[in-house]
Amino acid sequence: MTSIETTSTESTETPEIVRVTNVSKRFVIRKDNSLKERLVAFGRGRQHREEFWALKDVTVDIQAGHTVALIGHNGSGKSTLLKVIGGIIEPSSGSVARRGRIAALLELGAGFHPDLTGRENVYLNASILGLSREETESRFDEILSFSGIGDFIDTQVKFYSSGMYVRLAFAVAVHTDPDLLLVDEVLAVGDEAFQRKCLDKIRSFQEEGRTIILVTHNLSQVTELADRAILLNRGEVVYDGEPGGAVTQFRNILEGRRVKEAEAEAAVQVAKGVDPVVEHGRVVSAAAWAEGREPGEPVQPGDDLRIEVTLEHDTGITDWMCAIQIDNTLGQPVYGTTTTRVGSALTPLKERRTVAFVLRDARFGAGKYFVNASLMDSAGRHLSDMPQACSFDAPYYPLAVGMVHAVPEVVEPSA
Ligand SMILES: Nc1ncnc2c1ncn2[C@@H]1O[C@H](COP(=O)(O)OP(=O)(O)OP(=O)(O)O)[C@@H](O)[C@H]1O
Repeated sequence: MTSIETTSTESTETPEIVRVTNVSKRFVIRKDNSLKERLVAFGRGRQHREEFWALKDVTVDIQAGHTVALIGHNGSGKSTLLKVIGGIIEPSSGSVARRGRIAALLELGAGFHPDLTGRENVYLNASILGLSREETESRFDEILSFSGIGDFIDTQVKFYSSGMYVRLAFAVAVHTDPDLLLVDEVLAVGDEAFQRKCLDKIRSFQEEGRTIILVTHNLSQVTELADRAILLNRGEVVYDGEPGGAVTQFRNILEGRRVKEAEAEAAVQVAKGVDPVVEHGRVVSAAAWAEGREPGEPVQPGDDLRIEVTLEHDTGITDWMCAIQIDNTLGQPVYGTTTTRVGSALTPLKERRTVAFVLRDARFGAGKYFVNASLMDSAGRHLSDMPQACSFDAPYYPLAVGMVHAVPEVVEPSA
């Protein structure tokens, strides 16, 4: 059983709107075997079914007025938990209690009938969410204008693009006066302008004291929007509390998985008889840490970041350089340099040795960063690259977001 880290973010007086107690959810998966296996099994009543626990003993209480993000890698159980909270699926064991009016935006198109027009679906959907015909009528213009789908409102929704679907579904959901809004990743299919509009609406919901639970893979959204984050890993809650901490822990889990996957890929290459090292030279390893701190400790703004790259060359090379590039979690390069740029005079590389870069006064924005290391010849040809050779974390900073750390202030404009 994985240990659960819990940090309390809410005042004890706020009433609970959702109480999930010891919930587990089992799915039965039918395994598609080969035709031969299926024929052999046929008639003997043997079924190729496997049990799968999408949620394992999940206990979560959510207080009214909070915005909670559910995060975790693909298949960790986020959508299942959201559906259990919304009452769309029943847990296999445990209980769920909820209060107030719920509006849920779960799967794309759920709640819409494909053969009905947008207009008809608005009335149908709103009535499912608890609005009378008169209430829907009085809000219809607002719903239509929020959705921005214009004349398409009288087209059957089966002809809608996925973005149009989400626009209308979100517009209906937020105009039904919900106490609890459940939002799955669907918002990501809307264009940027609509996503901004949705985020603004979510913010006004927050100001009105409504409760929001959202599933997202956008980790900057987690720290920007939510006041609590729940991290799921293989159906279990492994962190429940402050969003910055949840994101850091999640990135560590992702990094662990990446390393395992890279090792498995390398093993396949070796089994195939492919020698991954084509050249005589190679990057052996790299490490990054803040000087004066322990390796693995977050790199604080203003620290001197030390990056050591170990390289080797079997036959010896006279003109060579070592390059480092730092990427964010989206793979965007944020920093790069080489020993040549720095003007470092290097003696020939023969056998193994370590090059140490120190980035003085480093100021990275909150998040995880990966260091790619390369061994290059004097012509700039890459002899060996080690992508994501090591990583480091910059700590959560409540006053700002982004890849750069700077202390913000709001001052009086100069006259
Ligand atoms: N109806 C179902 N029948 C069988 N298995 C299911 C069903 N719904 C979900 N699962 C399985 O349960 C696990 C958790 O799925 P879930 O959709 O909750 O994950 P998730 O964290 O939301 O993933 P993603 O980030 O990919 O959306 C997955 O392995 C999925 O295959």
